[in-house]
Amino acid sequence: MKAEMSGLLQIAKEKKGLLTAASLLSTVSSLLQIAPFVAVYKIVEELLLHAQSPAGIDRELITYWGVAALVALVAALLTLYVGLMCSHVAAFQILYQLRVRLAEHVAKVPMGYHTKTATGELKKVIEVSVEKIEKFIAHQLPDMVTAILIPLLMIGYLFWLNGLLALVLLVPVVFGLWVQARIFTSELGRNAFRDYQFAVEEMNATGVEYVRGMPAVKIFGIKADEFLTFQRAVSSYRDIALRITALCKKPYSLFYVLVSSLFTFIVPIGILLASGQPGNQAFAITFTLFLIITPSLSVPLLRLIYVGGGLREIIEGNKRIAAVFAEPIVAEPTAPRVPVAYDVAFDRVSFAYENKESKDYKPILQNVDFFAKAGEMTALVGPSGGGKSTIANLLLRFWDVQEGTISIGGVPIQEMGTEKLMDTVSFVFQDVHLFYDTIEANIRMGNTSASREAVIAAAKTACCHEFIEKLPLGYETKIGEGGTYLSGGEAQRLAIARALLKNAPILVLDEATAYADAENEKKIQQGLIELVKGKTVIMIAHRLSTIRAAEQILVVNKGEIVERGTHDELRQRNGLYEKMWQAHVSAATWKLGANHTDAHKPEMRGEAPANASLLY
Ligand SMILES: Nc1ncnc2c1ncn2[C@@H]1O[C@H](COP(=O)(O)OP(=O)(O)OP(=O)(O)O)[C@@H](O)[C@H]1O
Repeated sequence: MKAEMSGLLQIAKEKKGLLTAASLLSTVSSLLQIAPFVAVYKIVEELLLHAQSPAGIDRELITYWGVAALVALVAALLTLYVGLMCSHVAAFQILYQLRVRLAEHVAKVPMGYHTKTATGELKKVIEVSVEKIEKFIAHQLPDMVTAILIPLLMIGYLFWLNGLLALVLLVPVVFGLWVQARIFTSELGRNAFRDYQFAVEEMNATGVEYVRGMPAVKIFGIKADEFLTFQRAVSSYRDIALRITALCKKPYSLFYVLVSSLFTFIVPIGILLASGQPGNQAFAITFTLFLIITPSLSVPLLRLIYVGGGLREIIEGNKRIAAVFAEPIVAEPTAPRVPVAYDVAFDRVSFAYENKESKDYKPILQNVDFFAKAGEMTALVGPSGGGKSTIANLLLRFWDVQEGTISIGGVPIQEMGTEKLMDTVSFVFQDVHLFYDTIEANIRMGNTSASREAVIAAAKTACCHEFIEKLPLGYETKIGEGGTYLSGGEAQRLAIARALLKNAPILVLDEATAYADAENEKKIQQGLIELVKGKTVIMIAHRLSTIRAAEQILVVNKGEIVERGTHDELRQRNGLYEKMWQAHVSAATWKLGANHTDAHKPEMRGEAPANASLLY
């Protein structure tokens, strides 16, 4: 528990000043909330002391205590208000910093962390657990201070007035709290509350998935109750909610009954004590005050349980946040080296993906060895699943290799520092991710300090300026807002504009034109011609026609480079590449009902189709 709390306190330390102010103000407010009871006591005392001769009542004293009670009440509300303001400001600032730091941290952990499961967990941490911290700091922390302090102060004051009567109140309160605390601290209770939190988060996450997957739901006619994951999450939430209810109902009912009926303990005992001393006026006054204060004790005590539940949730959430921060980041060199040349060398690289759950390793690459000369194009081709994308991803240190070295200009990438590496290498993926932001911001991601003119120039070269200008707000149009979405080809061109703006000396292309239609492909190719000029290009090609002119073609099969050379050299070898080329050519010329034995077609004479290579 102590260790769990320390992470939470660590977060709270960030805004020590504001949180101290919030707690102090809550304390002052609690003290001021007791003041009206003292005032009532003083007034009742004065009235009872002069019950036989009302003329002797000190009206000024009564007015004084009346005004004092009013002032205390107003001051209590004011301090509570200012305290809540402080706690809210602190909470939102902590929330902001926490999210930024979480985002910064996860950007630094190796890509191996970002499996589907981890991404889902991370989403839950950022969306749910962090949000709970806000609720805790803004509301529950001040509530907790008042819920603890007010009963303590009240009971302390009652003890000062009459120890015996106060003890009569204290016994059921302590017993009720003990019964409740046992639930929160027992192994059974802890597990149940942890499972409850998981169930709530799971239900939220699968609910969002369900809504997001609405196209598939509609196409395949899946109904809500058939959407198994969501249904399972809802049932599991129901089960755990019922389990918690069963676990808590008896202790909570007992606590509730005890705390709400303190009156029933104090009245008989008070009457019993009063009947033994009929002339004791002082006792009568004290007893009256007990009768006034006792019902007011129940409210903060009942709130304490609600705060206790919140605390349990925040501890659980904090554990998850701590687990994300505990994830090791990519190791950075102490003295980063800067390459002066931009050739890329893979030196006997072997690599296996780690399965995070089973901790097993799945070998993918064996002894991959190649040298990509600066300013030239090296193409990676080969059957699906051979390891081409893995090779490209390793160049960005998305994963670290288990054996061998990857270097740029003779400098191993581990010695370069991530920032420099990212500045040196640009990527254009097949699946472009566009952010929910303006077109301009999406292009500018390539170089955040680029001028507007530079953004437009890059967009023009990548053949996107024309379609951007047609959008309702041009470069200011937000993607995804007001029904503005881009086609796959347009998104590709935007990604090329990004890469153009970044202007990194090494470029990795995961064949950008794979899904484009003829019109789009032509435009994308035009953008690419500008993009690759003078760069070290590593291109993953699915359509061989696009890399015919590459200076070096590497054929990757089952994690190994099985052939290497130029297009002509590889064709002459008559190996895997030649087979792939033949398959490519017949696929490119295949038409429904066509006579595929047509010997007059250029492809059949071993030439590429007319539109094959637009790049070179
Ligand atoms: N993150 C990952 N974790 C575990 N295994 C992976 C991961 N990414 C890829 N693999 C596996 O590594 C192997 C090589 O995949 P890779 O994507 O590098 O091949 P590829 O040659 O680029 O395939 P394609 O041409 O279909 O894109 C595949 O068996 C794939 O399942």
